[in-house]
Amino acid sequence: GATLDTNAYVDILKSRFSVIAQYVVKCLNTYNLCVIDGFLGEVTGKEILGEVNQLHHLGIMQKGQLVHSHASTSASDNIRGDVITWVDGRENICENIQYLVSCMDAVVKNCSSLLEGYTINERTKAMVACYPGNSTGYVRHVDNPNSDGRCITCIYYLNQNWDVRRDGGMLRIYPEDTETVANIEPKFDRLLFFWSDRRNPHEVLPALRERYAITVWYYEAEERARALKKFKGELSNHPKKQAVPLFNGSQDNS
Ligand SMILES: Cn1c(O)c(C(=O)NCC(=O)O)c(=O)c2ccccc21
Ligand SMILES: [Mn+2]
Repeated sequence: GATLDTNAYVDILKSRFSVIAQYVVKCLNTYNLCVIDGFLGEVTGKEILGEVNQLHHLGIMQKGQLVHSHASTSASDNIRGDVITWVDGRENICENIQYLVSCMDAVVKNCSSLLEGYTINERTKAMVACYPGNSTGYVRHVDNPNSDGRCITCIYYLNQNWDVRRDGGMLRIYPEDTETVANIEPKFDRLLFFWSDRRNPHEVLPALRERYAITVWYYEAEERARALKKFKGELSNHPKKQAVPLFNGSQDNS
């Protein structure tokens, strides 16, 4: 068939991201969350998984957080949970992670123009997380309980053939205004959006197999500005709290 020239290809991508954004905004406004399956396709998803595996096995991930060990306090008994590392995508082994983040940015940029009263032009770096599969999870929490500026949580899952009955690791969201619970399987090439504030308390159930995800938090400009004034310098130093501008559309994201 006819080979697409790059511009035509970029135009198709752009229109796809704007169609996805319309769906994301409708879901966020109705359910406080949105799931997009098959976001990048098998080939790109596998490339990203390869880079994340490399980060993990090159030991670039920080030590897993300590989860409460049982009665004994001896170091050997402490169980380590999720291991994380922060990437801004410009590291040399992260070009596919960078591509993923630029696609997330493209969708969120479109969402921002559709969300009345929200201006989203900054985000955190990407947090790459791995649960080791030793039945540790993540306690119930709200990502942004005190208006630190983060308004949308965006998570991309990388787990092929994940079966929650065997592997656990379900993300359980307790939407504030409904008693129905949302059970999200951390499926390969799945993209999840949800409001970062108190509307979405959530937990990761114990994972029995290595469970990878890449998370980006998007800042709302006004809330972020207020938070920076209120919390003074405290917010700006921690990598999670540093804000970076979204990739701009014209930048070569090939
Ligand atoms: C490793 N990990 C997390 O997995 C989630 C989280 O909510 N994950 C949801 C999920 O993976 O489905 C977090 O919110 C989180 C916050 C700070 C540091 C690490 C963190
Ligand atoms: Mn969370």
